[in-house]
Amino acid sequence: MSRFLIINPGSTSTKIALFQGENSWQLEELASKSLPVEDDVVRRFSDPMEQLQLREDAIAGVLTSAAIEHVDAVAGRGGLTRPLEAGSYAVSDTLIDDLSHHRFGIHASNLGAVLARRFGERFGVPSLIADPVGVDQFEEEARYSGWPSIPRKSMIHALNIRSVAREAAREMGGSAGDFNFIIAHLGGGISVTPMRKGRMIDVNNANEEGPFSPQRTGTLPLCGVIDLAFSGEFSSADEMKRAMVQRGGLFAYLGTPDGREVCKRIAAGDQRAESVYKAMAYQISKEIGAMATALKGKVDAVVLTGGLPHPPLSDWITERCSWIAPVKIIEGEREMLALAQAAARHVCEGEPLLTY
Ligand SMILES: Nc1ncnc2c1ncn2[C@@H]1O[C@H](COP(=O)(O)OP(=O)(O)O)[C@@H](O)[C@H]1O
Ligand SMILES: CCCC(=O)OP(=O)(O)O
Repeated sequence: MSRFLIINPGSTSTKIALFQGENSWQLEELASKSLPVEDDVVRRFSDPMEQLQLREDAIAGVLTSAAIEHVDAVAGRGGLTRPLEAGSYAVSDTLIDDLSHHRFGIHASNLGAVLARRFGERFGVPSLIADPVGVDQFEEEARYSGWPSIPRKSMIHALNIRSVAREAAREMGGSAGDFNFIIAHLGGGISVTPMRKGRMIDVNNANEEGPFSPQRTGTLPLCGVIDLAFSGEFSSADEMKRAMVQRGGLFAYLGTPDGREVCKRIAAGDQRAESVYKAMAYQISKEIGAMATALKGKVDAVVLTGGLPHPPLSDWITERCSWIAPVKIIEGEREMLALAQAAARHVCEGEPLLTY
């Protein structure tokens, strides 16, 4: 029986879990914990890499108090890597270097590989990432933006989306390679991808384009962005970029990025909250409609996943999109299990790790 430590750093917490099993399809979750990163820590250390020691100590504390002295591999959520094929990658020096310097963008998930290596070394076992945010399966046409020096980039919730695709396909009696899906991961960030026979051939870049999300602006009217950039409101490009991904969307309109809180306000009759939430559903639906054209209308199912697809949001999206294909809801995210499966495929089934 092998054991796997899984580490998934998000912007406000580090999720950890311990899985056990003899193969990748029968894994038991022995324990899991979400270790919050306090608001004042996020404010003091706005670069997630500055939070590394605090997060490492918090994980070490849990492992010590639970007397966990041995694991067979450590898997971390892969962050904003260079464009890569999907798969499991050994944590290498080059990977650590790219992520620690946020070379392909800043996000807390960049800590995943760094923490996986640190705990892999403590236990003397391999460390890996799987299906990182930088997975790029774009068709050539999807790379054009309209300005040659600004190609479109794939930044996507690949780990959860690929796992959900396998689950949707299983429910439909096949494997992901048998179907065309549009999968919308609706969480703090939003990725809407047309998945053709298992490949994510386009996506709104979850940090820069598409619908607004709980924290992100999504696509903005271009001239307004140029005016804002030169308005003096922001002292650097990095500061403005951080605002667009951390303080946009629901947060900017309603002062909270929490979908549950918005639902409560709507239930209490808050008209403003309802209008903003409906607008988010409208933008998500338009993105799903656009991605249907990437699949030339041949869509077997639209799948909604992540923390947000609950009524009324999921009903509003279903009402607008069910003409495209049946809308399936696979709520929540499977990132921890998907990482444990990747670790088990390597340790128990001998799947080699790719080189970054
Ligand atoms: N039952 C719920 N109803 C509405 N929104 C929810 C519900 N549960 C979680 N959410 C919202 O989902 C979002 C987070 O989704 P999740 O996929 O967990 O995020 P992340 O992408 O940050 O991992 C938050 O806005 C959260 O408030
Ligand atoms: C940058 C894409 C990854 C992402 O948005 O992750 P979260 O939704 O977990 O912030």
